Amino acid sequence: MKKDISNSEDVEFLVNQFYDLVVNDELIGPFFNNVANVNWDEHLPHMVQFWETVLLGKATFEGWPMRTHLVLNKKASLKEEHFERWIEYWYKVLDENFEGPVALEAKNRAKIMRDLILFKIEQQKTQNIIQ
Ligand code: HEM
Repeated sequence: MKKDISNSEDVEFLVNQFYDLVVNDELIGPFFNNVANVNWDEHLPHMVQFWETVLLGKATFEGWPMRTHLVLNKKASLKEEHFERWIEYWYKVLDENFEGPVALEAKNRAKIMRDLILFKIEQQKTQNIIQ
């Protein structure tokens, strides 16, 4: 039986495995490598902070994820297929390594975020807003 996500080391492992897949993916890797020019030394710890805030109640994350993706979408159109690929990798790494209520919550929260961002992207088209 696999363990559930229960501490910052688990989240760090999850995030590192996940972005290893993302960065090498032909469809979504370019958003990180070419469009946003992500500094991975900063982005990875930042994402660990996000997920430990969401999943472990740590409150270490400071950021504005909705705005970040809307700004990104202005530079290169973010589509449903990009989110599907993102979710596919997220599920893959979760399923291969963890099981339990927190791992399930990680899946659900990603899907909620996907739906919210896609909704805002649609709104952005008609209202020409960033956030
Ligand atoms: C649906 C699930 C997703 C979740 C939960 C998620 C979560 C996040 C979070 C929390 C951040 C940090 C935001 C901040 O600092 O305020 C971020 C940044 C980023 N996300 Fe996402 N994201 C998702 C989907 C995607 C997709 C589909 C793409 C592109 C294909 C993407 C590309 C990026 C990039 C490039 C950044 C960094 C931007 C920068 O540093 O300038 N994300 N994401």
